[in-house]
Amino acid sequence: MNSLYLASGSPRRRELLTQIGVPFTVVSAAIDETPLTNESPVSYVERLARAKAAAGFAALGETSGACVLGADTAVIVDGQILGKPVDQADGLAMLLALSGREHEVLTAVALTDGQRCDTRCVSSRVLFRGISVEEATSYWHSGEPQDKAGGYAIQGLGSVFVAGLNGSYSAVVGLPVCETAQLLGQFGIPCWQNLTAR
Ligand SMILES: Cc1cn([C@H]2C[C@H](O)[C@@H](COP(=O)(O)OP(=O)(O)OP(=O)(O)O)O2)c(=O)[nH]c1=O
Repeated sequence: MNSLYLASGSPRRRELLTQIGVPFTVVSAAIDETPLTNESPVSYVERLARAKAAAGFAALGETSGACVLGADTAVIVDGQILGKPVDQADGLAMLLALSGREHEVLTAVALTDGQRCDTRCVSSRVLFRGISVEEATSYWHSGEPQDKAGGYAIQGLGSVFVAGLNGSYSAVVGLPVCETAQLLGQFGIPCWQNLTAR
């Protein structure tokens, strides 16, 4: 059976992959996340997920039988791709742009064995209640928004802004577990559903 590697520095992705009972090893895959000119949001997250998987695979060198998983999450509002905020002003601008309305969260996952690379992209819609400048400022100072796409975490304090979700909760957190399990199955890597209940 192929061994699974997760090309990610994200603790959320590690937790979500652990949740579906598949053994894996973390490998580093730092890549340039700048969008290309006129790149669509779906093309962007799929390209980055593939690039992370490929970079992780390259970092393994000659390891045989390795499958490497990469993922990317972006928040989309008014056609704009929001990555991680670069500073406080950027973080506050993001939260205020998301305030009182719905936005899209796209997460792509890519899996490669060095021969082929398959991807899945999951779109979810998140509705935020109105957020005041004071709340946005105090949320920024919690330290939570800094390393999150769109400057918030649905799994953390940011949940107080979330009035609705239509889509995949795990995809918003960073790894769509349903689609990831299906992708792993296609590469011969079983998850919990292949185990017998005791
Ligand atoms: C919208 C949202 C994003 N996020 C996180 C998921 C991702 O870790 C991060 C988006 O940045 P990414 O560039 O997708 O991932 P990353 O840099 O954290 O990790 P990797 O090494 O795999 O590239 O935002 C949350 O944790 N909660 C949320 O509600």
